[in-house]
Amino acid sequence: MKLLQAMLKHDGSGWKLNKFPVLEIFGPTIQGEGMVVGRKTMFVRTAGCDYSCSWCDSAFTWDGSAKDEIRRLTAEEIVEELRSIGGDQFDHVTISGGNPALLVHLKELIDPLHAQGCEVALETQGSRWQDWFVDIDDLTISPKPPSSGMDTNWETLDSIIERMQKEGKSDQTSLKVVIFDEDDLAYAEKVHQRYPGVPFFLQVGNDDLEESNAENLASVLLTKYEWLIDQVVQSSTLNRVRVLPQVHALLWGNKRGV
Ligand SMILES: C[S@@+](CC[C@H](N)C(=O)[O-])C[C@H]1O[C@@H](n2cnc3c(N)ncnc32)[C@H](O)[C@@H]1O
Ligand SMILES: Nc1nc2[nH]cc(C(=O)O)c2c(=O)[nH]1
Ligand code: SF4
Ligand SMILES: [Mg+2]
Repeated sequence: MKLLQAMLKHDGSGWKLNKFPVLEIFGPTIQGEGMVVGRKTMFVRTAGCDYSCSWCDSAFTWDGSAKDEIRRLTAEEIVEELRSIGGDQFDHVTISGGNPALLVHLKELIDPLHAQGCEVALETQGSRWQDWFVDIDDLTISPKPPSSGMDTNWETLDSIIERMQKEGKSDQTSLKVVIFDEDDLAYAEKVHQRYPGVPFFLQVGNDDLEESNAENLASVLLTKYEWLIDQVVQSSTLNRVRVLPQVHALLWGNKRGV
Protein backbone atom coordinates (compact mmCIF):
# COMPACT_ATOMS: atom_id res chain seq x y z
CA MET A 1 0.00 0.00 0.00
CA LYS A 2 2.83 2.39 0.94
CA LEU A 3 4.58 1.55 -2.34
CA LEU A 4 1.41 2.14 -4.33
CA GLN A 5 0.90 5.48 -2.61
CA ALA A 6 4.53 6.43 -3.33
CA MET A 7 4.17 5.42 -6.99
CA LEU A 8 0.97 7.43 -7.32
CA LYS A 9 2.75 10.51 -6.04
CA HIS A 10 5.28 10.52 -8.89
CA ASP A 11 4.40 11.13 -12.51
CA GLY A 12 7.83 9.99 -13.73
CA SER A 13 9.09 13.53 -14.50
CA GLY A 14 10.29 14.32 -10.98
CA TRP A 15 7.14 16.27 -10.11
CA LYS A 16 5.04 14.99 -7.22
CA LEU A 17 1.28 14.78 -7.48
CA ASN A 18 0.21 16.01 -4.03
CA LYS A 19 -2.46 18.66 -4.40
CA PHE A 20 -2.56 21.97 -2.54
CA PRO A 21 -5.72 24.01 -1.84
CA VAL A 22 -5.14 27.29 -3.69
CA LEU A 23 -7.38 30.36 -3.58
CA GLU A 24 -5.29 32.95 -5.38
CA ILE A 25 -2.23 33.17 -7.60
CA PHE A 26 -1.37 36.76 -8.50
CA GLY A 27 1.37 39.25 -9.31
CA PRO A 28 3.89 40.47 -9.99
CA THR A 29 3.20 43.07 -7.31
CA ILE A 30 5.25 44.31 -4.38
CA GLN A 31 5.44 42.68 -0.98
CA GLY A 32 3.48 45.26 1.00
CA GLU A 33 4.49 44.13 4.49
CA GLY A 34 7.37 43.32 6.78
CA MET A 35 10.94 42.15 6.33
CA VAL A 36 11.14 42.43 2.53
CA VAL A 37 8.61 45.25 2.04
CA GLY A 38 8.83 46.65 -1.48
CA ARG A 39 10.29 43.45 -2.96
CA LYS A 40 8.78 42.56 -6.32
CA THR A 41 7.02 39.24 -5.86
CA MET A 42 4.30 36.86 -6.96
CA PHE A 43 1.74 35.55 -4.42
CA VAL A 44 0.28 32.11 -3.90
CA ARG A 45 -2.55 32.14 -1.33
CA THR A 46 -3.58 28.80 0.14
CA ALA A 47 -6.96 28.01 1.70
CA GLY A 48 -7.54 26.97 5.30
CA CYS A 49 -6.49 28.38 8.65
CA ASP A 50 -6.26 27.00 12.20
CA TYR A 51 -7.05 30.51 13.55
CA SER A 52 -10.04 32.80 13.04
CA CYS A 53 -8.73 36.30 13.84
CA SER A 54 -11.54 38.82 14.40
CA TRP A 55 -9.95 41.28 11.97
CA CYS A 56 -8.53 38.87 9.39
CA ASP A 57 -8.24 40.67 6.04
CA SER A 58 -8.21 37.30 4.25
CA ALA A 59 -11.11 35.62 6.05
CA PHE A 60 -12.35 34.25 2.71
CA THR A 61 -9.51 31.70 3.01
CA TRP A 62 -11.19 30.02 5.98
CA ASP A 63 -14.78 31.27 6.56
CA GLY A 64 -16.37 29.32 3.68
CA SER A 65 -17.31 32.43 1.68
CA ALA A 66 -14.93 31.48 -1.18
CA LYS A 67 -15.12 27.71 -0.89
CA ASP A 68 -16.24 27.39 -4.51
CA GLU A 69 -13.06 29.18 -5.64
CA ILE A 70 -10.66 26.73 -3.97
CA ARG A 71 -8.67 24.74 -6.53
CA ARG A 72 -6.62 21.66 -5.72
CA LEU A 73 -3.40 22.10 -7.68
CA THR A 74 -0.14 20.17 -7.86
CA ALA A 75 3.16 22.05 -7.43
CA GLU A 76 3.73 21.72 -11.17
CA GLU A 77 0.36 23.35 -11.92
CA ILE A 78 1.09 26.19 -9.49
CA VAL A 79 4.49 26.87 -11.07
CA GLU A 80 2.94 26.74 -14.55
CA GLU A 81 0.30 29.27 -13.53
CA LEU A 82 2.88 31.55 -11.90
CA ARG A 83 4.82 31.53 -15.19
CA SER A 84 1.72 32.01 -17.35
CA ILE A 85 0.70 35.07 -15.29
CA GLY A 86 4.12 36.47 -14.36
CA GLY A 87 6.23 35.36 -17.33
CA ASP A 88 9.90 36.11 -16.69
CA GLN A 89 9.04 39.23 -14.72
CA PHE A 90 9.64 37.76 -11.26
CA ASP A 91 12.24 35.93 -9.23
CA HIS A 92 10.46 35.92 -5.86
CA VAL A 93 7.30 34.10 -4.73
CA THR A 94 5.44 34.73 -1.46
CA ILE A 95 3.27 31.95 -0.07
CA SER A 96 0.51 33.18 2.23
CA GLY A 97 -2.96 32.11 3.27
CA GLY A 98 -4.77 31.11 5.39
CA ASN A 99 -1.99 29.28 7.10
CA PRO A 100 0.31 27.61 4.56
CA ALA A 101 2.09 25.94 7.49
CA LEU A 102 -0.82 23.48 7.62
CA LEU A 103 0.52 21.94 4.38
CA VAL A 104 2.95 19.11 5.10
CA HIS A 105 4.20 18.68 1.52
CA LEU A 106 4.90 22.30 0.56
CA LYS A 107 8.59 21.51 -0.11
CA GLU A 108 7.30 20.08 -3.39
CA LEU A 109 6.55 23.68 -4.44
CA ILE A 110 9.55 25.35 -2.79
CA ASP A 111 12.19 23.12 -4.46
CA PRO A 112 11.19 23.70 -8.11
CA LEU A 113 10.85 27.45 -7.47
CA HIS A 114 14.41 27.48 -6.14
CA ALA A 115 15.52 25.40 -9.12
CA GLN A 116 14.12 28.16 -11.36
CA GLY A 117 16.17 30.80 -9.49
CA CYS A 118 13.28 32.12 -7.40
CA GLU A 119 13.44 33.12 -3.75
CA VAL A 120 10.52 31.91 -1.66
CA ALA A 121 8.88 33.80 1.22
CA LEU A 122 6.26 32.52 3.66
CA GLU A 123 3.66 34.24 5.86
CA THR A 124 2.48 32.27 8.88
CA GLN A 125 1.29 32.94 12.43
CA GLY A 126 3.69 30.61 14.27
CA SER A 127 1.13 28.05 15.40
CA ARG A 128 2.67 25.09 13.51
CA TRP A 129 6.17 23.93 12.57
CA GLN A 130 7.04 22.29 9.26
CA ASP A 131 10.50 20.92 8.41
CA TRP A 132 10.48 22.88 5.13
CA PHE A 133 10.57 26.19 7.09
CA VAL A 134 14.39 25.92 6.87
CA ASP A 135 14.12 26.08 3.06
CA ILE A 136 12.28 29.43 3.13
CA ASP A 137 14.29 32.54 2.18
CA ASP A 138 12.09 35.08 4.01
CA LEU A 139 10.07 33.58 6.87
CA THR A 140 7.61 35.99 8.48
CA ILE A 141 6.08 34.79 11.73
CA SER A 142 3.14 36.87 12.85
CA PRO A 143 1.90 35.90 16.33
CA LYS A 144 -1.50 37.29 17.11
CA PRO A 145 -2.19 40.04 19.70
CA PRO A 146 -5.24 40.11 22.05
CA SER A 147 -7.44 42.13 19.64
CA SER A 148 -7.45 39.10 17.29
CA GLY A 149 -9.24 36.98 19.90
CA MET A 150 -6.59 34.26 19.47
CA ASP A 151 -4.28 32.78 22.14
CA THR A 152 -0.56 32.33 21.53
CA ASN A 153 0.93 28.91 22.22
CA TRP A 154 4.27 30.16 23.54
CA GLU A 155 5.88 26.69 23.65
CA THR A 156 5.18 26.23 19.93
CA LEU A 157 6.44 29.71 19.08
CA ASP A 158 9.59 29.17 21.23
CA SER A 159 10.34 25.93 19.42
CA ILE A 160 9.88 27.48 15.94
CA ILE A 161 12.22 30.39 16.71
CA GLU A 162 14.76 28.08 18.41
CA ARG A 163 14.73 25.67 15.50
CA MET A 164 15.29 28.42 12.89
CA GLN A 165 18.18 29.80 14.97
CA LYS A 166 19.73 26.35 15.48
CA GLU A 167 19.56 25.68 11.73
CA GLY A 168 21.43 28.94 11.02
CA LYS A 169 18.34 30.63 9.55
CA SER A 170 18.22 33.71 11.80
CA ASP A 171 18.83 36.11 8.90
CA GLN A 172 15.87 34.63 7.03
CA THR A 173 13.44 34.92 9.97
CA SER A 174 11.40 37.84 11.29
CA LEU A 175 8.51 38.57 13.63
CA LYS A 176 5.63 40.87 12.68
CA VAL A 177 2.89 41.90 15.11
CA VAL A 178 -0.24 43.73 13.92
CA ILE A 179 -1.32 46.51 16.29
CA PHE A 180 -4.84 47.84 16.88
CA ASP A 181 -4.66 49.17 20.45
CA GLU A 182 -2.61 49.53 23.63
CA ASP A 183 -3.15 45.91 24.73
CA ASP A 184 -1.70 44.82 21.40
CA LEU A 185 1.31 47.06 22.02
CA ALA A 186 1.89 45.45 25.43
CA TYR A 187 1.72 42.06 23.71
CA ALA A 188 4.24 43.24 21.08
CA GLU A 189 6.60 44.33 23.86
CA LYS A 190 6.33 40.88 25.40
CA VAL A 191 7.09 39.16 22.07
CA HIS A 192 10.09 41.43 21.37
CA GLN A 193 11.49 40.90 24.88
CA ARG A 194 11.08 37.13 24.58
CA TYR A 195 12.96 37.01 21.22
CA PRO A 196 15.24 40.07 21.35
CA GLY A 197 17.53 38.89 18.53
CA VAL A 198 14.79 38.38 15.96
CA PRO A 199 14.15 41.30 13.54
CA PHE A 200 10.89 42.81 14.76
CA PHE A 201 8.18 44.60 12.78
CA LEU A 202 5.09 46.40 14.03
CA GLN A 203 2.30 46.67 11.46
CA VAL A 204 -0.67 49.02 11.34
CA GLY A 205 -3.94 47.14 11.85
CA ASN A 206 -6.71 47.72 9.30
CA ASP A 207 -10.17 47.50 10.88
CA ASP A 208 -11.91 49.19 7.93
CA LEU A 209 -12.21 46.01 5.88
CA GLU A 210 -15.54 47.08 4.31
CA GLU A 211 -14.22 50.40 2.93
CA SER A 212 -14.26 50.17 -0.86
CA ASN A 213 -12.67 53.55 -1.57
CA ALA A 214 -8.86 53.26 -1.50
CA GLU A 215 -8.28 56.95 -0.81
CA ASN A 216 -10.64 56.95 2.19
CA LEU A 217 -8.92 53.87 3.57
CA ALA A 218 -5.43 55.34 3.03
CA SER A 219 -6.38 58.42 4.98
CA VAL A 220 -7.66 56.33 7.93
CA LEU A 221 -4.62 54.05 7.84
CA LEU A 222 -2.14 56.94 7.73
CA THR A 223 -3.72 58.38 10.88
CA LYS A 224 -3.33 54.97 12.55
CA TYR A 225 0.27 54.76 11.29
CA GLU A 226 1.08 58.07 12.92
CA TRP A 227 -0.54 56.92 16.18
CA LEU A 228 1.53 53.72 16.11
CA ILE A 229 4.76 55.61 15.45
CA ASP A 230 3.96 57.94 18.39
CA GLN A 231 3.45 54.96 20.69
CA VAL A 232 6.66 53.25 19.61
CA VAL A 233 8.66 56.46 19.89
CA GLN A 234 7.58 56.73 23.55
CA SER A 235 8.36 53.10 24.43
CA SER A 236 11.68 52.17 26.03
CA THR A 237 11.11 48.48 25.19
CA LEU A 238 10.44 48.87 21.47
CA ASN A 239 13.79 50.27 20.32
CA ARG A 240 15.26 47.85 17.79
CA VAL A 241 12.05 47.71 15.77
CA ARG A 242 10.58 48.80 12.46
CA VAL A 243 7.12 50.33 12.14
CA LEU A 244 5.32 49.82 8.83
CA PRO A 245 1.89 50.20 7.24
CA GLN A 246 0.54 47.65 4.74
CA VAL A 247 1.82 49.47 1.65
CA HIS A 248 -0.58 47.57 -0.64
CA ALA A 249 -3.55 48.70 1.50
CA LEU A 250 -2.39 52.34 1.23
CA LEU A 251 -2.12 52.05 -2.55
CA TRP A 252 -4.94 49.73 -3.52
CA GLY A 253 -7.25 49.55 -0.49
CA ASN A 254 -9.08 46.36 0.40
CA LYS A 255 -8.90 44.97 -3.15
CA ARG A 256 -8.12 41.27 -3.46
CA GLY A 257 -5.27 39.96 -5.60
CA VAL A 258 -2.88 42.93 -5.31
C1 LIG B 1 -3.80 37.08 6.05
S1 LIG B 1 -2.39 36.60 6.96
C2 LIG B 1 -1.96 35.01 6.28
C3 LIG B 1 -0.75 34.38 6.92
C4 LIG B 1 -0.90 33.86 8.35
N1 LIG B 1 -2.16 33.25 8.58
C5 LIG B 1 -0.66 34.97 9.34
O1 LIG B 1 -1.63 35.48 9.90
O2 LIG B 1 0.50 35.33 9.53
C6 LIG B 1 -1.06 37.64 6.32
C7 LIG B 1 -0.67 38.81 7.19
O3 LIG B 1 -1.73 39.75 7.21
C8 LIG B 1 -1.85 40.24 8.51
N2 LIG B 1 -3.19 40.78 8.67
C9 LIG B 1 -4.35 40.09 8.61
N3 LIG B 1 -5.42 40.91 8.78
C10 LIG B 1 -4.91 42.15 8.96
C11 LIG B 1 -5.52 43.42 9.21
N4 LIG B 1 -6.84 43.58 9.30
N5 LIG B 1 -4.69 44.49 9.35
C12 LIG B 1 -3.34 44.35 9.25
N6 LIG B 1 -2.73 43.17 9.02
C13 LIG B 1 -3.50 42.08 8.88
C14 LIG B 1 -1.57 39.02 9.37
O4 LIG B 1 -1.26 39.37 10.70
C15 LIG B 1 -0.39 38.43 8.65
O5 LIG B 1 0.79 39.04 9.08
N1 LIG C 1 1.00 43.24 -1.94
C1 LIG C 1 0.69 42.40 -0.95
N2 LIG C 1 1.57 42.25 0.07
C2 LIG C 1 1.24 41.34 1.05
N3 LIG C 1 1.99 40.99 2.11
C3 LIG C 1 1.35 40.04 2.80
C4 LIG C 1 0.14 39.76 2.18
C5 LIG C 1 -0.77 38.69 2.64
O1 LIG C 1 -1.97 38.77 2.47
O2 LIG C 1 -0.24 37.74 3.22
C6 LIG C 1 0.06 40.60 1.06
C7 LIG C 1 -0.87 40.81 -0.01
O3 LIG C 1 -1.96 40.24 -0.10
N4 LIG C 1 -0.49 41.72 -0.97
S1 SF4 D 1 -3.93 33.55 11.28
FE1 SF4 D 1 -3.73 34.77 9.43
S2 SF4 D 1 -5.15 33.89 7.90
FE2 SF4 D 1 -5.60 32.94 9.88
S3 SF4 D 1 -7.30 34.15 10.65
FE3 SF4 D 1 -5.45 35.09 11.48
S4 SF4 D 1 -4.78 36.67 10.02
FE4 SF4 D 1 -6.33 35.35 9.02
MG1 LIG E 1 -3.06 40.47 3.09
